[in-house]
Amino acid sequence: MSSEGKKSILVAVGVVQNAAGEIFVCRRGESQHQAFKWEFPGGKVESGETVAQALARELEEEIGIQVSVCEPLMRLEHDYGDKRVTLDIRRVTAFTGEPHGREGQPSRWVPVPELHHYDFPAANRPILDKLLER
Ligand SMILES: Nc1nc2c([nH]c(=O)n2[C@H]2C[C@H](O)[C@@H](COP(=O)(O)OP(=O)(O)OP(=O)(O)O)O2)c(=O)[nH]1
Ligand SMILES: [Mg+2]
Repeated sequence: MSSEGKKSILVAVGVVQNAAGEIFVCRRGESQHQAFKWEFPGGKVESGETVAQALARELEEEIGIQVSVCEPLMRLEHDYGDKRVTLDIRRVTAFTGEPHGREGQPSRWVPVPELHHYDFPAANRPILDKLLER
């Protein structure tokens, strides 16, 4: 069934980078949309929240870090057919805490040139292109 006319879900996504330039990625669980794909941590923006607030909350919940500095990287829309998402992607350049899969999800630091070895959701293609061009 087409999701045409359906409202897009706004998602705050964090590209968390360490001093070595590696990026922290997690694997989605079996019961989640886009199951088993690798992702940048983040989640839905709740009503009354700004994207920055949602990002801070999601990164605390999912990977146990506190965001100190983030900057917009890009915003994109994608239609999965069953679901339409708007991803607001922020680069997180300063944070406290050590990222880990706080919900038991597999997670790891990956050097940027190796990101393309990971199976990300289709919506992520432009994000990878952008990261790889730097
Ligand atoms: N976090 C994240 N979500 C992504 C990425 N790429 C992508 O298409 N998505 C999609 C998958 C989901 O449909 C949606 C994110 O929702 P989510 O499932 O993470 O939301 P949430 O953390 O609030 O979790 P939940 O409680 O609903 O499981 O955005 C990505 O790189 N990171
Ligand atoms: Mg999430």
